[in-house]
Amino acid sequence: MANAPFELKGKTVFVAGHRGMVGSALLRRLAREGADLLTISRSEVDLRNQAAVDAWFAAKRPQAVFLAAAKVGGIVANNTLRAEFLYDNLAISTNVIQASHANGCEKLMFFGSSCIYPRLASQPLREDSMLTGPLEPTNEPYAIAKIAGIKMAEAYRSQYGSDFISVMPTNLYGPGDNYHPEYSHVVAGLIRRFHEAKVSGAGSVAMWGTGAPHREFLYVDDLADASIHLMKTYSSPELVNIGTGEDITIAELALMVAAAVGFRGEISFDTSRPDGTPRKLLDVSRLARLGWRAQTSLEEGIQLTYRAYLADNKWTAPERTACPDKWRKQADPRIRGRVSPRCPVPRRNG
Ligand SMILES: NC(=O)C1=CN([C@@H]2O[C@H](COP(=O)(O)OP(=O)(O)OC[C@H]3O[C@@H](n4cnc5c(N)ncnc54)[C@H](OP(=O)(O)O)[C@@H]3O)[C@@H](O)[C@H]2O)C=CC1
Ligand SMILES: C[C@H]1O[C@H](OP(=O)(O)OP(=O)(O)OC[C@H]2O[C@@H](n3cnc4c(=O)[nH]c(N)nc43)[C@H](O)[C@@H]2O)[C@@H](O)[C@@H](O)C1=O
Repeated sequence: MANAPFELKGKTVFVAGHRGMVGSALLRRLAREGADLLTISRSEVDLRNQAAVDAWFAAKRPQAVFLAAAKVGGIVANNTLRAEFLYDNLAISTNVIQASHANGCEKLMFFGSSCIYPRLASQPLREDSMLTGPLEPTNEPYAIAKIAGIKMAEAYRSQYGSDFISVMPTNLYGPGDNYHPEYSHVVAGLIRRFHEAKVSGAGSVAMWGTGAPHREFLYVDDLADASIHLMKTYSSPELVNIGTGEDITIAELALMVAAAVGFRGEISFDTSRPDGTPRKLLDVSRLARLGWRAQTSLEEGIQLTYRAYLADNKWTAPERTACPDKWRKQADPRIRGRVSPRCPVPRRNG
């Protein structure tokens, strides 16, 4: 596995998806690197639009690209918006990887996900277990699109010698997460429900599934740090898992989140909701050999995330939580990109 130092200092670096949880953490971390940072909003360039992406790349010619733009969500979003998860993610990866190649990009990092590994692959999940068995059905469209992105990066490397690398983050959480009531990931979903129950005085909160699945969680600023480390030091077609190497059950996670939020009521389980894959723990030995390990404990990360949630007016404004569910879904800026004109409850900000 070759190591090739790649200097970010003085380079034009494009962070695709800079308004997202990962993209904004990358921007925070890249601020220390002395790079010339490039970003674009979706309203300027929709990354699914090949002509728009080609024109933007031809004009800006970034020297390095972090491809962190994607259609992302938790288990219910993945299982419901199956067409969007497949189409958007295939289109974004195809357009950005091809335009990077065509416009002389020196290095690109593609963000995959731990869900690309087979549902019942042996644990911890090694990088070479990709494509050795059936995928978890609830996220198959997303995983197929991510595998296509990985294979594109690999093919451009082998055919054209492009220095395109792929990393597989485990389940992430942290500032800038999506707190949508249905479409968020578990940490954000539980923070929101426990917080709203604490504020309203509700006696119990229902979690989804049985609470038995195991998951590994990485704080997003650690992910950003690992990504910059690998961008600067790693150059090889093999995937690199990024995680902590430790997992817990969802029931244990719920107790930790409830404690951080200060919710003291009952926790119940809504088993009509899916559990998803039974266990998803990454083998992080390759990452460790490459000289990186996670720094933020789960307890600390959850506290930092809850603090960021409280500070983020977008999710905690009273008008927002008063908005009935059926409108709230439509009004969600992360799903629709704008406030539905039909929502009867005004919001303070967008
Ligand atoms: N969150 C997690 O637990 C995990 C995430 N990952 C991967 O990390 C990467 C980042 O995820 P995360 O930050 O959590 O996701 P977010 O949903 O927080 O951010 C995604 C970003 O992509 C942008 N985007 C989506 N579609 C388009 C489009 N058509 N055109 C332009 N921009 C678009 C969004 O723009 P806008 O702000 O306008 O919506 C947003 O900035 C993804 O590749 C994801 O697959 C991997 C493993 C776990
Ligand atoms: C990052 C990853 O994210 C998704 O996979 P997932 O690991 O299943 O992620 P999740 O965070 O949604 O759920 C984790 C577990 O938690 C349980 N759970 C309990 N209560 C809530 C809850 O309130 N919300 C959510 N979302 N889950 C809950 C839930 O039933 C499940 O057992 C994929 O889309 C996949 O594509 C992907 O890449």
